[in-house]
Amino acid sequence: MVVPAGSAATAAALPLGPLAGLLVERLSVGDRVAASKFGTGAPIEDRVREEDLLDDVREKAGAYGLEPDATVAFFRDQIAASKVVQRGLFRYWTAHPERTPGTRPDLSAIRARLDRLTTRLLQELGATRLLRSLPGGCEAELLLATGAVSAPSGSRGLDALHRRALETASSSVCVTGGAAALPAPGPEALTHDGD
Ligand SMILES: C=C(O[C@@H]1C=C(C(=O)O)C=C[C@H]1O)C(=O)O
Repeated sequence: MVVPAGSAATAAALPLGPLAGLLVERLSVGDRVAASKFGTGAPIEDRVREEDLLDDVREKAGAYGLEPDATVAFFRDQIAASKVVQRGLFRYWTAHPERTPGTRPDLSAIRARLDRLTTRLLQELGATRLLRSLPGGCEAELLLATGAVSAPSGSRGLDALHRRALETASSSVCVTGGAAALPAPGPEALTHDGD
């Protein structure tokens, strides 16, 4: 299948376009996180911050019509994707010190921005939950949306590092089989031996 190259404008018109746009926005905040930590000795990974974020989304999921475990899995991917970006940039800046950003952004301001993005992501996950549980349909829409937001012609053309991170960030957007998004079957759905 050939997925046509798109653009940020095309992405906005696709059902999963706004969600894909938020994934890319969060990845670009990862660049700022990396710039705030690089050369300071601060570790890329902060497990306490991660667990706080995951506890928070687990608690809030229901209010957005979302299944808690699937929501935690989605945000785990966002965290993993941010670390892909940060590790890639650390390697790049170590090899090319002249490319190191000239200013060091403030990590607490960046984290406040990430917290606002969490709310927008929860809203968008809630708004797309039925589509995301459509077997086959979700994967096709996701390909179109991620293709559109990564297209080099778009305003958000992504480099190889960010495209790889976007794959990580997208891996549990589709809730395959619908099991995690739909109510569990009632007893009448169970088959009994000997019936
Ligand atoms: C973004 C940061 O770096 C890592 C990634 C996180 C995230 O994506 O939310 C959280 C904690 C860190 O493990 C951070 O330290 O805030």
